[in-house]
Amino acid sequence: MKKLQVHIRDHFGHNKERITDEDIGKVPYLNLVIKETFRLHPVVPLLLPRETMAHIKVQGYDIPPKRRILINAWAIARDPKLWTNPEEFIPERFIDSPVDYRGQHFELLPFGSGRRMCPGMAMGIATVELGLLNLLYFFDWKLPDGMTQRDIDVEEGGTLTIVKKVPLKLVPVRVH
Ligand code: HEM
Repeated sequence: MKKLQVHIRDHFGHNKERITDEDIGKVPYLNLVIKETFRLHPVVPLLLPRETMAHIKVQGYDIPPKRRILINAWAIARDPKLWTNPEEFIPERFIDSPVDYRGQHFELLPFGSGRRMCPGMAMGIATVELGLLNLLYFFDWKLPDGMTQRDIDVEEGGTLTIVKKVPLKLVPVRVH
């Protein structure tokens, strides 16, 4: 988080009064962090179910018509055959990498792919970016008194969509 804050504050200087939608897309490192977060923590890990309309063969497997298919985007995004050190959070892995989340690279599918992929992708990305830019530019963040980094519970829960099981509590410290 500190590294991202340095990138954001270096880019915008220290006297900016407001961050608006016009500032979206201006901090390349933020885009890398968002991509890596979507890789490790996709919001819809199994995408939306599909159903076969006809008999198909996928990698030698026969799938009859009218069978429900789930795509495990979560597992694909952590597959060691596709990713180096897949369990580690390394935003820099996307530097000079063509892999993007727009449904063309099947190793990274946080918005799905094909005809039923997320129609709200642009709005979703803009909302995440604008929120993070504001939270990280204007505030430093510390843990509540008596809590250490080890006390942060990162377990996830949910069914179709995934959320943090235990909400993260942080104390904002205004810096600008
Ligand atoms: C970061 C934010 C978001 C993420 C990660 C996300 C992710 C997804 C995913 C993975 C799917 C399933 C795609 C598939 O199975 O191929 C989906 C579907 C969908 N999303 Fe999003 N979404 C986000 C924001 C939004 C927003 C802001 C809207 C609307 C304003 C939206 C509307 C929809 C709708 C309507 C579908 C169903 C599309 C269909 O069944 O044809 N999403 N989303």
